[in-house]
Amino acid sequence: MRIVTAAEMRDIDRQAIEDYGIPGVVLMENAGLRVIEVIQNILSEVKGKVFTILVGKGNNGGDGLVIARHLFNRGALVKVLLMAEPEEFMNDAGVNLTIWKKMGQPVYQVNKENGINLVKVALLNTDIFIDALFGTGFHGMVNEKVARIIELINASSVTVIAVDIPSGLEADTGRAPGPSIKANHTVTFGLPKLGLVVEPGASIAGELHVVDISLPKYLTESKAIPRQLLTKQLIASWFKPRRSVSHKGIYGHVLLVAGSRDMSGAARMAARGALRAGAGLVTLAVPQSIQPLVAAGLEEAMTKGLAETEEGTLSTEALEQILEACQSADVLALGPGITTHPETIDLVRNLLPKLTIPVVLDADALNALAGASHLLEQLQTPAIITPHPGEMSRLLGLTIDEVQEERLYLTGTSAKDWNLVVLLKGAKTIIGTPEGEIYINPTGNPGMATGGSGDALTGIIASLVAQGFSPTQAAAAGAYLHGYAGDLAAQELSEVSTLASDLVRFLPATMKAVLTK
Ligand SMILES: NC(=O)C1=CN([C@@H]2O[C@H](COP(=O)(O)OP(=O)(O)OC[C@H]3O[C@@H](n4cnc5c(N)ncnc54)[C@H](O)[C@@H]3O)[C@@H](O)[C@H]2O)[C@H](O)CC1
Ligand SMILES: [K+]
Repeated sequence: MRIVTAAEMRDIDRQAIEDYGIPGVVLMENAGLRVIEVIQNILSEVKGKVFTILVGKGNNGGDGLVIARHLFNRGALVKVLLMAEPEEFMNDAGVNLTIWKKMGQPVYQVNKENGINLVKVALLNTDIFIDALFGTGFHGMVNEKVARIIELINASSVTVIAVDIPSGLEADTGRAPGPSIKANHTVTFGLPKLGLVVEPGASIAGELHVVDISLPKYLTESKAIPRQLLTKQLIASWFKPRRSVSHKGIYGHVLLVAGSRDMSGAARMAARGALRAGAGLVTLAVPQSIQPLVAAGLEEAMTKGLAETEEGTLSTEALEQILEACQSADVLALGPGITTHPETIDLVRNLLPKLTIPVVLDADALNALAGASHLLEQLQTPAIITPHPGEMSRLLGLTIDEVQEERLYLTGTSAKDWNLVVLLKGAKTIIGTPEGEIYINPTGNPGMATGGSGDALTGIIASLVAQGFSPTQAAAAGAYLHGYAGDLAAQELSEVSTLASDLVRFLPATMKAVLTK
């Protein structure tokens, strides 16, 4: 599903009206009716319930007036709070205000002196509050009065449904420069707006419902929109059914170079992720002294011991061994638990220019490139890097806050600059491609912020590359499946108690859920 900016949405809206001849008032009617459907799913019965609708003078307010009419027709008690003078309502919003008035229904003007008190009173007796104040036309910051109203709504315990986007939130950035309505649900029209799928906007929006308002699919599916939200359908479409006459060679061979004396678990976690994600063969190569340790309990993987330093980390002498092992592998995953021992850093830096198979770089393999990100550009093979914000900050020479502030931009430009797939972890993982596409992953939860979680992801992604996924597909599907497994694990075990090994344990159920229609 494509993700749009406010300008892209406006353009789609304009083309639907001008090029396809769908009247704007029809789109508005559809939008309002879809919100009614969502409300009915939440409440099951609308009749007799009390709704307060905060209505702005733009088209978002127009949607609110359509919603008011249909709720009223279904027997609800509806209070409409206008944030502007009735004369200010133009075009489609004006049409819907006129209809509402002709139905003999009152409006309460909260733009006046007593506005705050009107809102306070309304909140005392409301089952659902509908925010139709600002939509994609909002920019800048709300004024003081609106800010107070928003704070009142947020402080009350009423269920809030935002129309298209919570008022006060910027549609393009997901940031709220001032106060913003905190919604329980957001019903957004046609396509998700960028600000609803990245943080903090995604949390501010609550549960997101993307609804069809009859925009022609030629517009909503346009490849000119370079951003996509990962969906179950998209991920499932990348998996080919397994052939009935199969052998392990078809599903690829992952070579994992990972681990050190103090971090043997990282290597095992990555290997388990690779196995459960379906690779035909997995070879786990580790510093030789820990080979017996990692091999125990990892029956399905092959292991290989590599030359090591006195501290039990990979030494520069492991270079030839790794290159030799690469000859029978389809993909190399490098980094989990390898440490930033100076010799290990040398090994990583010397190895990268010599690689001839696709590579997934994570963790300390990325830390080894702090201040040397030019080595990424010099890679001769397709590559995926999976930094968390800290690793990304070291690669770019920025602070973590600077990275987090510009997650989308930095993921996109880095992928182009380094000519590889960048997967930036964090709440709403972002994947950028060398071709300039962006994918945003909706799955996952804070329970996944636990040691070893990233190692499992590295294994999963490498496994998908081995099975023939393109680097972009492998990174995107890896992020989605990993997050989905985390969500299943958290459902059963709680976010607090979820461990990285649980993510791997829930991968089979994830595969079943995602690959079953
Ligand atoms: N996308 C579609 O296909 C459809 C969208 N609909 C709805 O229309 C809104 C967008 O409507 P628009 O009239 O462009 O803008 P808004 O209603 O969001 O409101 C803008 C309104 O507010 C004023 N304003 C902007 N910033 C501020 C501020 N900081 N402080 C105060 N006032 C501000 C601005 O001047 C305007 O007057 C979209 O979100 C959908 O809900 C259609 O109804 C269906 C088709
Ligand atoms: K809104």
